[in-house]
Amino acid sequence: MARRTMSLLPQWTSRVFSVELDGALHYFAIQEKHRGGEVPGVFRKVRNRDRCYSLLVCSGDRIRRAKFYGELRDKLQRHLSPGCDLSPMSSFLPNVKDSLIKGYFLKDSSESSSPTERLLRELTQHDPVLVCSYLRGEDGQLWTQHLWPPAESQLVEMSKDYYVVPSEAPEYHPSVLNIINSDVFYSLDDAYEVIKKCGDIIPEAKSVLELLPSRAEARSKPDHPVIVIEGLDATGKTTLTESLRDTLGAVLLRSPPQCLSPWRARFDQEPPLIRRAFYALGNYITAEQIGQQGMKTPVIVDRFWHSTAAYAIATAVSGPLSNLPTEGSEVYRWPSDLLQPSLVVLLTLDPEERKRRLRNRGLDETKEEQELDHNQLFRLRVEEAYRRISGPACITVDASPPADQVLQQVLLLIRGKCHL
Ligand SMILES: Nc1ncnc2c1ncn2[C@@H]1O[C@H](COP(=O)(O)OP(=O)(O)OP(=O)(O)O)[C@@H](O)[C@H]1O
Ligand SMILES: Nc1ccn([C@H]2C[C@H](O)[C@@H](COP(=O)(O)O)O2)c(=O)n1
Repeated sequence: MARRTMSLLPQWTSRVFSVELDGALHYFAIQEKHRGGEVPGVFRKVRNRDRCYSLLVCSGDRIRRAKFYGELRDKLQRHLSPGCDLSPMSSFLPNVKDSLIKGYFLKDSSESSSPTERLLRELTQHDPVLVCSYLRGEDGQLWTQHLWPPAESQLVEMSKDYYVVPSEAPEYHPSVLNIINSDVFYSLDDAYEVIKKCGDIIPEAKSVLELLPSRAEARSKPDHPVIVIEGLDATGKTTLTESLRDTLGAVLLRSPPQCLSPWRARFDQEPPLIRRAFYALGNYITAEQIGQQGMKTPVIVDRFWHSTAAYAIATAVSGPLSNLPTEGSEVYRWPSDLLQPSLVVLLTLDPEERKRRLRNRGLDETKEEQELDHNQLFRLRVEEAYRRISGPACITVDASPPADQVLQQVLLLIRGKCHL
């Protein structure tokens, strides 16, 4: 076993590797002895002259790994020759939390191996990336995995061949293993820690931290009801929250709060770890504002923690709804240190009507909202994640009737639940 590999990829031979090809995940494992079996799906369509590599981002602290994962894709896309295909890849210990390591699978069908090898060599010398190559055996059936470049693997005693064999789909989608504290944060301290560590590379992080409430100020529950309105883009949240504010004489707040607006676009460019921590902190700032206003009047909130968690989970996990963490999973639990609203309403809308409203409104969509339009599965995952969040769970309201009817429907719910 290679020393460098062991330190970079702990439990190397117990790991499963997954490659996302044409929207489906293909799994394989490695073993020291070949015990027969089929060729893993990902290698079945590889032609004789194609060369395959895996690139796993597996050293440095988690902020550096998260940043480098995105940079690596950009670098590869910029420099690889035509004829090279890149697919998202990961390696994980089945059902072991926090064991996921992300990377890319590279199939090189270009004429010459030299440009790709030059680029890979440079990466292994300067960047926190572990490269393996895959070789086809003479009978065309067996594939082996080797640490790359070969010269280095000799130096680190990598004498064995690791045979590549198909592996079954694990019980949990690999991305689910790392959701907690990488995509969804369950305490102010955990999100704070990420943004604080970004201070060196993102100067704006310091300004964001300055806006946070002092942790010493533990607030008591607001005297008045706190009603959160959730839903995908253009489901009518702004229209409804403004009407509720006027009808109930309430205060209207938003998450992320207005004071974070100058930095939102900056953090939207960052990888999920940093971007989601930013939105998580936004909820704590809004919670502080709710605590103050809720002592005086009812409070209406346009998006809150349900949005932060639902979008994060639905983005981290690809594919059909069955890939989401199962209902009741700890991933859907409400953070114990975050103010709990009295009522959370989820507005739902038929996708065609939502698109019609988006077109009529004519405003720019965020990148994630564009994704909602193009990717029906993503939209379904976000809505399902909303529904699975508990403590408090959301109550779904059909937002397709005219605005005044939606308002009446929600007022009924509020009167029933919040005694207003
Ligand atoms: N019940 C309704 N029936 C018909 N049109 C509506 C209704 N509610 C809102 N609209 C219209 O749909 C569009 C989107 O509504 P709105 O801006 O309130 O959605 P939103 O959920 O706040 O969107 P975003 O999250 O992007 O801010 C607007 O043009 C609005 O006038
Ligand atoms: N509390 C919040 C509010 C928003 N987000 C993220 C989720 C989407 O990417 C995007 C939607 O916001 P909008 O376009 O409606 O302003 O912002 C979040 O994570 N948490």
